[in-house]
Amino acid sequence: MPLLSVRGLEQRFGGLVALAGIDFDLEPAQALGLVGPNGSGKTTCINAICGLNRPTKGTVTLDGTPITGARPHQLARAGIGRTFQIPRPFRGMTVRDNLLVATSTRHPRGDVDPDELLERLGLARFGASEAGTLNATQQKLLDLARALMLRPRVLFIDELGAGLSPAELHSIAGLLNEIAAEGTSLVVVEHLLGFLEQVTPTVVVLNAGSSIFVGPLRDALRDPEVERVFLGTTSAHD
Ligand SMILES: Nc1ncnc2c1ncn2[C@@H]1O[C@H](COP(=O)(O)OP(=O)(O)OP(=O)(O)O)[C@@H](O)[C@H]1O
Repeated sequence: MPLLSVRGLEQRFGGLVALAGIDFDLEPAQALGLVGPNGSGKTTCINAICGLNRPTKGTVTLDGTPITGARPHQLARAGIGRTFQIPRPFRGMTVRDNLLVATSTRHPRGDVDPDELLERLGLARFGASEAGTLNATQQKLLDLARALMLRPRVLFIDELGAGLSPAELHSIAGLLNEIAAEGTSLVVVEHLLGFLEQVTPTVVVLNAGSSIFVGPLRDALRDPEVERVFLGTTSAHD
């Protein structure tokens, strides 16, 4: 049985079908990329699974238990974590306190040492600084640290790569590989395919709320439909 199973996930906003029935499975410690052009439904998919929006149809199961439509705090306890495209830390609180508020109640998979985590993410020297003083990259790392405080079983990462230097991307790809190797499954929403390739060989490609390809990233890049959607070119099949 897969760790996470998503079937027929649909999200409507009034007349707009933002997700038209998405299916994918995720195994323990597997990393999966979620890619697609702007507005294709990637963040909506994360929001529907992580409890920010209640999906209109479909099911999500974690280890066989239905979690569809559960609230974010229930999902966090169950082991679903996420980061945000635009992190919103508690800016007036210290970086370390931002981690502590992420775990205000003891949770079932055991506590994480905030100082070890800050060290691991290269934020240790900012522990006593106000989070609002961090630059954009550091705020993304803090957001990742906050998610990791909850020892997620599945971690959704929404566009971590944007704005990072090649060296930062390489270092974060290494960190994500370590996190997956330790047993956390990852769903990585990303526009930077070179970065994504360092994290996972497998992608789901979305277009206009539908999944148009599931498989190896290398094959996706050669797929005429994917090429048409990304580059606006006409494929031989049109
Ligand atoms: N809360 C909402 N209310 C109405 N429409 C929404 C809402 N959230 C998303 N949408 C719409 O759903 C569609 C999918 O948006 P979404 O943000 O999921 O795309 P995305 O693939 O994550 O795009 P990007 O790469 O630009 O982040 C878009 O047309 C968007 O305008």
